Amino acid sequence: MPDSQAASPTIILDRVAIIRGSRLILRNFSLEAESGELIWVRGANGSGKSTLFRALSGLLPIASGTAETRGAIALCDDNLALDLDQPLEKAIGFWTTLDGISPQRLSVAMETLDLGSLAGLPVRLLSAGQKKRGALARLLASNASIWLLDEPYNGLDQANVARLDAAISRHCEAGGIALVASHIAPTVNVSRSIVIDRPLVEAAI
Ligand SMILES: Nc1ncnc2c1ncn2[C@@H]1O[C@H](COP(=O)(O)OP(=O)(O)OP(=O)(O)O)[C@@H](O)[C@H]1O
Repeated sequence: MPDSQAASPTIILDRVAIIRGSRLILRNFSLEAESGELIWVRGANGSGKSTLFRALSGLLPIASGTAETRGAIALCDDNLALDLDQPLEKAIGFWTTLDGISPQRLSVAMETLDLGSLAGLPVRLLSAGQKKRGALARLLASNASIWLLDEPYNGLDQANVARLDAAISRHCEAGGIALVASHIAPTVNVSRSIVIDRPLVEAAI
């Protein structure tokens, strides 16, 4: 986690509202997270977990309230964002090179998720769980001190759930923040959980 602000990453959301299209998805949502915290983000289908993560990543605007974050943010969600025709390591390397991350750091991230033997295989030939591990390796290799993991366990076998959990724990022990949105209880020890409720009124704006 060589993020220059890694010493004290922070998330402070104060009465935030997020609108998608013409729909109010989150309203009056507040959250504070500090260095070392691993937070399980819960909520029914459609409650707004992915929306929250996309807004924190800067992919969606905050309509009202205030959002303050310190530290680089990495998001891993359903969007694979890897070139299907490239060998896995090169496909992830496209992003890590852009971020100035060393090939060695990428190799370590891949080994962490047992991807070494798949490094030369085109992404399109990988299984669903292998692709997911590729996407997670990209996050592990990043400089980010704040990890946003949207359903990270989808498609992972037990051994890889354990590898991912160990990586998340190490990240938080080193002072990072991890938010894990999952319908199943994470097997890793979480600091606390938060529940996202649907807004009382989901009216057209
Ligand atoms: N582009 C969009 N325009 C309007 N509404 C949208 C758009 N994208 C998503 N939504 C709505 O936003 C709401 C929240 O979706 P989101 O994906 O954040 O939920 P979630 O909590 O992650 O759900 P799940 O548990 O099913 O993954 C849903 O009601 C969805 O229909």
